[in-house]
Amino acid sequence: MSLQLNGITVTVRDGRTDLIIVDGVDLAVAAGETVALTGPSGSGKSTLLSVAGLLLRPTAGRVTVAGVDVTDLKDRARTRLRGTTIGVVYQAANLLPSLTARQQVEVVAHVNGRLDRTARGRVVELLTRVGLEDRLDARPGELSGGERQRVALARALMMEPTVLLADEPTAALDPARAAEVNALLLEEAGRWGTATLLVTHDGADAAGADREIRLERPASIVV
Ligand SMILES: Nc1ncnc2c1ncn2[C@@H]1O[C@H](COP(=O)(O)OP(=O)(O)OP(=O)(O)O)[C@@H](O)[C@H]1O
Repeated sequence: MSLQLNGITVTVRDGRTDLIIVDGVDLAVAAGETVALTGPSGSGKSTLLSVAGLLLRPTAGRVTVAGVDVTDLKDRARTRLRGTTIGVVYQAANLLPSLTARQQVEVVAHVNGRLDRTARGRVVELLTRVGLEDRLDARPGELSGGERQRVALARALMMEPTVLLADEPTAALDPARAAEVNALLLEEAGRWGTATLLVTHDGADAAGADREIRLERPASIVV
């Protein structure tokens, strides 16, 4: 399994008590597989994604990425691993306003690897795959919402991530654009053999995934 979460529990301090916001969740995503993570508002989807993305340490449970248990890695090792094996796409594209589409993706290689000829070639290949070959030198202000999300997708796939985490990546788009970007995400992730965990409220997006895992709201048990 490319991504494995075992018995993940997250509690947060609320005044003098601890609230359980994720309660013993098990989840596994294989290479090339897409799993839709659904559930009511507040059921812990984004929190679980932060755990999978190594941004949040769970209170209990283990996280395994590409067969390696990363639960107890030190912060520096987690940051390095995040840059090279985990791609993320959020609801907002979070692009840097002054950089062109090409530069947005090149930055990833620059920070996490090496921006050599091969990397530059891959940037153009990825942006072509997402249909932006004519917009390589456009800045975010010159791109539509859908186009910005495509740049974000290309950026997330730049390091050939083992795991792609997407948190409602199409929520800010109109239905036609949303369907288009979502289809592209599933197609590209499948093509690169990436294990994809997709948080979505959209039944159509969930239906396009290989499997759906639905979280129920924990009973906010006080510890
Ligand atoms: N740091 C925190 N402190 C206190 N409560 C938190 C914290 N982070 C999250 N929560 C609570 O935990 C619950 C789960 O939040 P989370 O954002 O993971 O849910 P979600 O399923 O992604 O919701 P949505 O679909 O609305 O985005 C929510 O009730 C939220 O208010």
